[in-house]
Amino acid sequence: MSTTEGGGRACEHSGPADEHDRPDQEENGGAGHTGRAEEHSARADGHGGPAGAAEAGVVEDDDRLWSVDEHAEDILRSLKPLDPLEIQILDAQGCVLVEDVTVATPLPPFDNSSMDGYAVRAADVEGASEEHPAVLTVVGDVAAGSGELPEVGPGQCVRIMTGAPVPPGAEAVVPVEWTDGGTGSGPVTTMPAYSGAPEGATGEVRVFRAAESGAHIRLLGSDVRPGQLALEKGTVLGPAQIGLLAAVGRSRVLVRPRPRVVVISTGSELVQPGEEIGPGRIADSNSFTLTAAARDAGAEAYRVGAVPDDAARLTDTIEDQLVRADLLVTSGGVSVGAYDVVKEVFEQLGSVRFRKLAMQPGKPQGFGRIGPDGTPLCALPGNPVSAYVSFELFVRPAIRRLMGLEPAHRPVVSAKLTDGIGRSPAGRRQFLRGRYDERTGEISPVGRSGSHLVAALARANALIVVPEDTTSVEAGAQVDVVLLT
Ligand SMILES: Nc1nc2c(c(=O)[nH]1)N[C@H]1C(S)=C(S)[C@@H](COP(=O)(O)OP(=O)(O)OC[C@H]3O[C@@H](n4cnc5c(N)ncnc54)[C@H](O)[C@@H]3O)O[C@H]1N2
Ligand code: MOO
Repeated sequence: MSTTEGGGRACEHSGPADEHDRPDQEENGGAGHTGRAEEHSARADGHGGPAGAAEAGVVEDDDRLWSVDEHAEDILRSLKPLDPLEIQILDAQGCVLVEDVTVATPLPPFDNSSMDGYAVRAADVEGASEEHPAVLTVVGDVAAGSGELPEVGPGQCVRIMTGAPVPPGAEAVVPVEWTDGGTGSGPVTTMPAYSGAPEGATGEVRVFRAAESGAHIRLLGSDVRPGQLALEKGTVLGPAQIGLLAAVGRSRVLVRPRPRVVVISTGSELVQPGEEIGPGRIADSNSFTLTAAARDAGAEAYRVGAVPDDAARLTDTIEDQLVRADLLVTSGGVSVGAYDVVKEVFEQLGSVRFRKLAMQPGKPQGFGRIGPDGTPLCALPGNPVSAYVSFELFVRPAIRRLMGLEPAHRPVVSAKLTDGIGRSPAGRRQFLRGRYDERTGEISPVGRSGSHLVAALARANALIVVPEDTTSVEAGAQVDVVLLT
């Protein structure tokens, strides 16, 4: 079972992510900090859906319970892949190619040696053996990158290195191990360095084995020829594909770019990691989890950090960040608390639907569009496990959809449960943390179901799915498991 999909790392545009720990401070600039302002304009309508300002003041609380699948579908349906962008090939790792790449120049670009040895005429080494070696005059040296090539005449040879052009007159290469390397004795195992023994490029060499015409020669165009298709549109670019692009001379390529995802956590109780934790305060972990998760999903993610429950500051922060966002992700403030300013702010900035899902954790969710370009926004619950599980189920697929990557969802496998699950809420799909053993196909629950249990979350590599109509599961039963790695 494959456990990975996509997951390429940040591209050169991201550099060190701008981390704005204090969003109200001066350095909390928008796109100006990313150095991507011009690129942004090229992507102005790339928000994965109808462009234009989101209609303000239509935040809706949907009263009925939504299923996990309905909510996920609703998000995916409203997003389309970002417009293509031509970017540097290394930045395109993990991205989907949107052009057919055809070969302009042949590969290899010239006939070259596949071995360190001697370029010879086949007739000169015919019948050669240890008892009756062919004795040839070495008329020069050809290193990889050599421009000037000595001619190989009858009875002559040229010492040649792997990757060096085959000189005119030569028809085959004999590896140095088939020769005396010019030493006058038996077969050698290596070639002396030119710097220490320049005489190796001249004199005589004894060849102990015959070589047929074409032996150890990589012919021009034997890999790909001009006009051939090197990479097909739709290919996901990994290391080998990026290498091929470089080999055929492409420095830039047209792909669906990584979505720029801005992560903002909300809550007046939040402090930065390392800051003193005063009474009632807690370190902001969500913005780190979600930024890392967004990068893991293939996005170019910017962590803005924590914004207090203050409508004006949240509005300022979001308006400031919108310019560099293809997708906004917030955590916190989506429940029913008296200090939850998130809904109030989104009401001013756009159209976001808040709804309750038949799931645990992750019951309260928001999704919609805000700002002048109708930037998509996922408003996740603040409980750390809820935020992460919500990300995996809803935001990761959204990022993959924006990148044109399919399938959008994590792989689900069936696994044997090692320990029973005593109680699961009726009518809600529960996602419990677990450790999946690929070798045995077993899944073991990790920690309990509390939405605040981040230590157990960090030990898990999978989510155990307990369906809506199931309230307990016995040990040994087969369960669906969402693989997180
Ligand atoms: N009366 C009700 N109360 C709650 C309900 C409900 O239906 N009725 N739902 C509960 C569920 S379920 C969840 S999930 C939470 C969601 O609450 P919010 O999205 O409004 O999140 P907060 O209240 O801001 O925070 C909840 C919890 O998580 C901690 N938190 C928040 N942000 C972070 C962060 N960045 N890093 C670390 N920890 C964070 C926060 O301190 C709270 O402990 O509502 C329930 N309540
Ligand atoms: O749904 Mo909340 O996310 O259970 O903790």
